[in-house]
Amino acid sequence: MMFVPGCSWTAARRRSPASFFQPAPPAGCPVHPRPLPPRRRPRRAHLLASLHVPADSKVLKPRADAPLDRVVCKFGGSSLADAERIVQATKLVKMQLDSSRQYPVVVLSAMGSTTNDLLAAGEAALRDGVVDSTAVRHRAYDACEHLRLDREMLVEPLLVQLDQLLMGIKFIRELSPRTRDYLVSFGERLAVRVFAAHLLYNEGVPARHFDAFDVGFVTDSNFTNAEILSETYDNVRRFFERIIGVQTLPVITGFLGKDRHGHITTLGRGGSDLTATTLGAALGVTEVQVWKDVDGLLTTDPRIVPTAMPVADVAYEEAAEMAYFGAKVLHPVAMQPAMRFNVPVRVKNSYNPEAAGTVIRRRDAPPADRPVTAISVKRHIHLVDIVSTRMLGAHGFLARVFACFATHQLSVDMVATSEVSLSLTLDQRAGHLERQDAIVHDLQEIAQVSFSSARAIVSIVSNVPKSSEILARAMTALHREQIEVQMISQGASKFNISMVVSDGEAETAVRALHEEFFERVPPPATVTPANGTAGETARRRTVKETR
Ligand SMILES: Nc1ncnc2c1ncn2[C@@H]1O[C@H](COP(=O)(O)OP(=O)(O)O)[C@@H](O)[C@H]1O
Ligand SMILES: N[C@@H](CC(=O)OP(=O)(O)O)C(=O)O
Repeated sequence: MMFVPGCSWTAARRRSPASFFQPAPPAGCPVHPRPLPPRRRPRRAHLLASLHVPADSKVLKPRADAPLDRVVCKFGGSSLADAERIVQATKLVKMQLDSSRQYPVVVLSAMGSTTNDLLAAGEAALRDGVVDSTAVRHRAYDACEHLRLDREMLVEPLLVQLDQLLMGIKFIRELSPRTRDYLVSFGERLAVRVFAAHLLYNEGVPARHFDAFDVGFVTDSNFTNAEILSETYDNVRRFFERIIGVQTLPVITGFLGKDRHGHITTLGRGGSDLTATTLGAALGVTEVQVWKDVDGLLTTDPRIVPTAMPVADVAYEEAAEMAYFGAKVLHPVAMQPAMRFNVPVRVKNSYNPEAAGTVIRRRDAPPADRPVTAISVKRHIHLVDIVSTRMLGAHGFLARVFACFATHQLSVDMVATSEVSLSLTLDQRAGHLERQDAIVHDLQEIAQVSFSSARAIVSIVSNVPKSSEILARAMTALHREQIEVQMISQGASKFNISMVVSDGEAETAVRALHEEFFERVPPPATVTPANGTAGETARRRTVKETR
């Protein structure tokens, strides 16, 4: 029996291999060496336990004529908030199966705010000596109860391990980045188990959960923000050829990997998007779908401008700039694998699947119809002004400055230079403040350094061939609101014009720019009006008014 999209799943369910119940096999291993029976079978397992297991079920060979087009479907925390959302997400996966000839590969984040709850539990254990996993436990139990799944078998073993870890943090009084990664990994690991079990037991889809590190995700040891190593691509391809084939619908943890020493790592907050695009690139899928709680990439953060509109078509570079410069909707590095292997990424709304969403893809020419794609904002930035105390033209000044920031492992976002001075921005992450004195000290021989906090970077992700027009309109809009621009930079990528403003004015700046570029109909440039006066023709009308 082959796993073919569009077929009836009843048959698949009847003959579900027993291996669906077992923990994921380690990477590179065709089957789990010694399959362990679960501690307790799920309620429906007695039905399945007596079923015939095909003799060849351990070697999953794709049928020669079976189509091997795959599509990655990634669901973020907001699409998995509770049992109802999980049901909706599994429906979307089934729809994909029924309506196309593409095999879904599901990637999941943790349910709702589980990652934050885990981090809070770790802090409570460390600071107050309190071991309390209630929030995580309740969410997992609730999901199992509503989906009629056996929580003892599915989630309890992980929750017991979680409590043991919290106990360890309490007594050892240590919560290093490595322990933090192990701690938050429980979120994604719980989610895939519940989701796959629901697909298997309630929907009859032969789904099986996998932890990303068992599928082949290897990273460096930069805990909490690890980088995926290139061998991951081959590992993943091999794993899919040997283990997944076309009989299994894989449900894989986002966000996680393991370093070469076997320690669990994470890819940075929001990193499941990167897992999805890496899988998409490794497998050469037709599309990576990223399911969120908004109708696509919007013209700006909807929490600042509730009327922000979805953008239909975005270039990889634009999406990357948006993410890097604050749009929380995508992981900043997630576009890299998609861009490299030219895999389109579609951002869709799991609460409103009919909406077309946003397609992110390679685009050679800028769209003629819009000068600006989106406005993003990155809050809580430090502005650093560095004025050379040496003679004009002293060589090696910039090199010394950047070497100093590299030594202190500070990553610079924006830079603007003149002959004798340099301004740059740093995000206000933990640790930056402590390093200020060291930087002032290290550079004192060649420069005066001053730090200003509470700044924000407002970025116009744009069609830069029209940058003069964009800048003129942006400055006029900000001037109208009496917002002072403290630094400005047009990135080398030419997809972004960024400005530093005071953090307190950031939202007003975003609203002003959004209104200028998305809510106003621009006055016609030089046309003499046939009817009425030039003033009337040029009168600004909002899009809302004209709808
Ligand atoms: N330009 C933008 N377009 C769309 N969403 C944005 C944008 N900027 C910020 N957001 C926020 O990103 C959220 C979705 O990202 P996230 O919460 O990480 O999704 P998930 O957890 O489902 O992966 C939206 O709810 C929205 O509030
Ligand atoms: N759960 C992780 C990873 C992730 O990607 O989450 P989301 O897709 O919900 O942004 C986090 O909260 O950071």
